[in-house]
Amino acid sequence: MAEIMNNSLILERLREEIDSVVGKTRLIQETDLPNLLYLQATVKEGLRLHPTIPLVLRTFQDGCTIGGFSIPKKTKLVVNGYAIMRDPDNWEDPLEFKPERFLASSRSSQKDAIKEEVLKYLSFGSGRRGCPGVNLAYVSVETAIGVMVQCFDWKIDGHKINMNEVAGKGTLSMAHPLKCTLVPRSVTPLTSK
Ligand code: HEM
Repeated sequence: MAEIMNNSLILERLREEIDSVVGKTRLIQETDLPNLLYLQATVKEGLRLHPTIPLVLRTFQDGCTIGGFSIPKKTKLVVNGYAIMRDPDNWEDPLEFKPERFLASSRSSQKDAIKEEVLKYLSFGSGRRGCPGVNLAYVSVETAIGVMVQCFDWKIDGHKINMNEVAGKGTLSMAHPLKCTLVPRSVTPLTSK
């Protein structure tokens, strides 16, 4: 939400999409999500730039050699997903919040999309121990963000929200928790039908 509030053009584009897909008389529902591609891309971009779990851990069950290095059995490996998802070799303008990078139109092929999921998009980890809750997570976060964008304007103190982060025990959060005032966009509450 903080990235959306910092980027008024993104907020505007999200509202245009929601208004055209959902209309102005009812709330977003889970069944709308497949048609809200820009909302999906925005949530994905938020989790790229600010992954809740920035490091993914693995333990080698057997010893092996990788790139000439001998790795003993039971070695712990820490994969820095945060750094990989901000690496300029992997992403164009890596520090910019650009949801459109995840729209199919900006990818050269479906093959790129698959490669992206497996190798450089690590918000939900990867491989057989990757997050099994990924689909539920997307549905929940997209619905929550979509409804907040649909129903409220957001007032903040100052011009921009400070996006500095702080590491907790395995998770990442805002160093300065988001403070904002919600202003309902419509006097008529939207229904869920
Ligand atoms: C935005 C929400 C979420 C984020 C960012 C997230 C992220 C992650 C990450 C990065 C991992 C480590 C994956 C790896 O080591 O490769 C993980 C593991 C896991 N997540 Fe999630 N997760 C989310 C929501 C959920 C939900 C909704 C559930 C269940 C309903 C869930 C259940 C799990 C479980 C059980 C594991 C351990 C998997 C294993 O070790 O085999 N997560 N998650």
